[in-house]
Amino acid sequence: MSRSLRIEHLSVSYAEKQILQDLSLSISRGEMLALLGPSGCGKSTLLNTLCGFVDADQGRIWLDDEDVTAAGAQYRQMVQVFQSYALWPHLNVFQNIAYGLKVRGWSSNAIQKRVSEMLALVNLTQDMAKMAVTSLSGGQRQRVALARALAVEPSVLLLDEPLSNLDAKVRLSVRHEIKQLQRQLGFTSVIVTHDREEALVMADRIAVMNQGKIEQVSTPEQLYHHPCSAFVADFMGADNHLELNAETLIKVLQEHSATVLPSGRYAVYFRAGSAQLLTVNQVPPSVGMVLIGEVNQCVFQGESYRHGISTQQGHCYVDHSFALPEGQCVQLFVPSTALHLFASSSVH
Ligand SMILES: Nc1ncnc2c1ncn2[C@@H]1O[C@H](COP(=O)(O)OP(=O)(O)OP(=O)(O)O)[C@@H](O)[C@H]1O
Repeated sequence: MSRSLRIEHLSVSYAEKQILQDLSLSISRGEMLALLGPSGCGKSTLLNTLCGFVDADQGRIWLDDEDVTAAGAQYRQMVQVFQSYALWPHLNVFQNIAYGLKVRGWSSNAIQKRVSEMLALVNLTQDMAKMAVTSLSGGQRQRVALARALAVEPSVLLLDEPLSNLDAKVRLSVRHEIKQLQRQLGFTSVIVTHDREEALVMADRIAVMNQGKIEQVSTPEQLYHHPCSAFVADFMGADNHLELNAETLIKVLQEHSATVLPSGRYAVYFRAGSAQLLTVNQVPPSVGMVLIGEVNQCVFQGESYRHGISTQQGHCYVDHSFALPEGQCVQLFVPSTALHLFASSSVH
């Protein structure tokens, strides 16, 4: 049965190397939380510590109001789904899904019924039960792995990059299927991913990790529009980054948005898709940052054309609905709502 999960001041190290540092996080019952962060920041270590494969040096792990920090993996009833599926190659689909139920001593009739329900749940036909898992496609194997995990009604489902081995098209459909299942069944889950779009689509909240710590945990919308640090802005895909001193920044910001800025350097982040290209004399539609520049590159990317713009303050990319010729002078405008500004001391 799904339970809530609370992590308090968790620290984990391998030998002398500290991996997780004083990490705290709460996940409500029925919530899906994505752990997003660069390679090596400790995402898998956190999952392994939660399910009891790795010991914590310090801190507490709670399932509802029960402290399970010292409890064995079997007692916690968290189940992991791996990138590599981790199916038993010598067992068929039915036997794989039934595995955990058998271990828990279910009767063969109950197992039969449960496996049949699980096959339907993950969109596999009943005749697939007898197939060897080695004869299945990647998407089908991951569905079997998911069915095997959900069959035992885990307290928390831990998904470690479950879609990474699937091709792009299958990945898109399976991510929606998992989200739909999670809404339908209301299971608590933590999903590890490198892919920010996947995190945005699937998660109720996203925790961005950096070097063993949580940088920000918020809803997808909040994280996307209001990153709390340069690291998060960069990681959430703000394509453009300029380093400006306060004096230059005040000059390029229009007067309404130019509040008093303490001196020093600032990191300015914005997305190519939220900036606009205006003709040199055009009045900007709202308050924001205006840079004067020249088009030095234009590439077609489907929905729009991405333009490389060289400005005195640095090189930027801006998406525009039609192609502008190289050499054209333009105003690059970014509405203040789409600008993310950080004092450079917060830049990693
Ligand atoms: N069993 C282990 N023994 C020693 N060091 C380990 C072990 N497992 C992981 N590490 C180290 O711990 C750090 C965090 O690894 P972890 O796999 O948790 O990161 P991650 O964020 O999941 O990375 P990735 O996205 O590449 O899977 C890395 O420096 C890794 O080399």
